[in-house]
Amino acid sequence: MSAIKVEGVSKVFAGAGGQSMLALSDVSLDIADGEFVVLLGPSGCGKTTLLRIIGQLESPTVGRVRLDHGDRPERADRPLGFVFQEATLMPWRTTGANVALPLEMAGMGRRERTEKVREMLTLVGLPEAENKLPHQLSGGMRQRVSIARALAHDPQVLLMDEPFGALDAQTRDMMNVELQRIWLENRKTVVFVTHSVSEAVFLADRIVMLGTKPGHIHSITEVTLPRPRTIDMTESAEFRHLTAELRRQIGEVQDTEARPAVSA
Ligand SMILES: Nc1ncnc2c1ncn2[C@@H]1O[C@H](COP(=O)(O)OP(=O)(O)OP(=O)(O)O)[C@@H](O)[C@H]1O
Repeated sequence: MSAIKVEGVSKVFAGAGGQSMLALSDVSLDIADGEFVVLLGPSGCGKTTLLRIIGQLESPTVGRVRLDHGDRPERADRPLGFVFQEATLMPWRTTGANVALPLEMAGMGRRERTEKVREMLTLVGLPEAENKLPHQLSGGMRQRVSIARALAHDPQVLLMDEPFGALDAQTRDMMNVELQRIWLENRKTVVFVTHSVSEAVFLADRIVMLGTKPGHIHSITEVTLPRPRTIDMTESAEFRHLTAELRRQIGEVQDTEARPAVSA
């Protein structure tokens, strides 16, 4: 069953001086329920724009996105969870109170909320952090809290825009392992934007490579490495082969001549 259907999406932005700019051209993509899809590609190819359109933070100029709730119509009320590069936690609220915020806004009662917050903090490996303030946590811990907050209301789809882009390499590796574990435990549909080829191969079921000028789908690569994947596996021949091929493709799309703009 597909959870997300992107159908013929194009996006035109109004640029400086009244000129319009075609950021995405005719993008169609089916994402299966429970699938982990990574959007990869050079800077400016439209990864964030596509993610924001899937997340209904931006509307397409042409085309549409459909979220399919399948046999769980209750999901229509809470379809999406977001994690961005910055954790965007409220500095004056404790970790627990940050995770509880969307639940409070949804009108969940105090006892149920407390239980849910503990469950989520345990899921992300931070059961001890409930009463800490964000500034008392490391960058990686803050991102775990923002993942807990995004998952607290049990969204159907988790949208992640370079969530580990601001972390050091070692913490990032650890967070990739953690995210995989969390995903294997609750099997949300995930759409994840990154610049990092190795992060993409480590996490993805499928990697959607976007090309530039204008943004379009260049290729889709299935990653069949067994799960759970480990950091050791990044040294394997298959992992290296895949990352080399994807890096070659990024070079290819960067070199592509500008195609004529399509009128939308
Ligand atoms: N709100 C906006 N108004 C005008 N142009 C925009 C807007 N948002 C994005 N763009 C342009 O659309 C194109 C795609 O941007 P987008 O941020 O989606 O790319 P990206 O692949 O995520 O880039 P990066 O990897 O550098 O974050 C870029 O040329 C960008 O300048």
